[in-house]
Amino acid sequence: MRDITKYQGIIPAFYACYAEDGCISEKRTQIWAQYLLEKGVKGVYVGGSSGECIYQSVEERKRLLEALMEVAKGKMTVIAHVACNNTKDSCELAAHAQKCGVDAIASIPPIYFHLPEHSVAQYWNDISAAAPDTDFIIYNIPQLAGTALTMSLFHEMLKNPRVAGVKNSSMPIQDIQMFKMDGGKDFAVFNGPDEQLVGGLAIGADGAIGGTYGVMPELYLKIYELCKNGEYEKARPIQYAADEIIYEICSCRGNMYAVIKEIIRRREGIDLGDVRKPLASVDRKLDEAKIESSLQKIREAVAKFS
Ligand SMILES: CC(=O)N[C@@H]([C@@H](O)[C@H](O)[C@H](O)CO)[C@@H](O)CC(=O)C(=O)O
Repeated sequence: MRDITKYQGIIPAFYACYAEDGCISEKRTQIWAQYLLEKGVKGVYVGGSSGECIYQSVEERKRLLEALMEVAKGKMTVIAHVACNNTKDSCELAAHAQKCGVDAIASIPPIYFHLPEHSVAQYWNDISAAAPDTDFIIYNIPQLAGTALTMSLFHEMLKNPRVAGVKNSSMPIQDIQMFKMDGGKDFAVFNGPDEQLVGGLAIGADGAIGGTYGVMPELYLKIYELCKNGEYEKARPIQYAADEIIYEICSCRGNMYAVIKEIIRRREGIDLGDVRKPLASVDRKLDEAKIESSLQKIREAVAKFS
């Protein structure tokens, strides 16, 4: 039996940390990892959507993971997303992640070409084979990847004993139940949409990985604690508060991650740099009121609920 306790909890999707010149910043990566560690999160999900992985080179992603591991190794669960949209580079990152000592690697399906399921399975199994002593987590995010984790593809992947879980970012909460039912007792399913954390946990998610956890970790940690105690009624208003903030952040002209980084800068005095183009930076005029309003809402919600 696999021990999945390391996956049970709140796992922020780690933001890409850049220096002023837009290059990867190891120093800021470590400051951010230390901050999350001190907040008490279960782990971090590195190099995913929030990590802006598709805008980074293989070398940059390696450097970022190495810097993070200096802080996180042995102290929190590290899941490294290694997909690169071609098998060779993904395998290189998978092998590197295993060498760094991560708890698991994860991968989206190949994007752009809509490949048949046998090709997607081959891609994932090749990546997994490059990290033979490491758990493999399937990242199901059909609205961005363009390919969904169907049950037939899921069953094919379950033949690989290293497949330990699904990070489920599809919108139907029912998908979590389907993967839980067929994945078995020692199989971890992570809730993906932050707006549905309470629902995802209620239907059986073991843990949760989210792009907005970093900007208001206290709220999600509280939701997780309450839900695990069966106190869903108490968790619901916190979810509503978080959702209102997410909607506001997402309605800015700047990209969600740019806005989040700006809020973190103001709330915690931690500078994670900007986002990479083509993601839009914060619009200093148009976004200002919403940024201040979201910041205020976060402060109030944290004071009220945590
Ligand atoms: C479609 C999407 O980006 N989903 C996000 C959510 O956390 C999302 O940002 C959040 O629910 C706000 O909409 C995550 O599932 C992505 C994620 O965790 C990651 O890899 O960074």
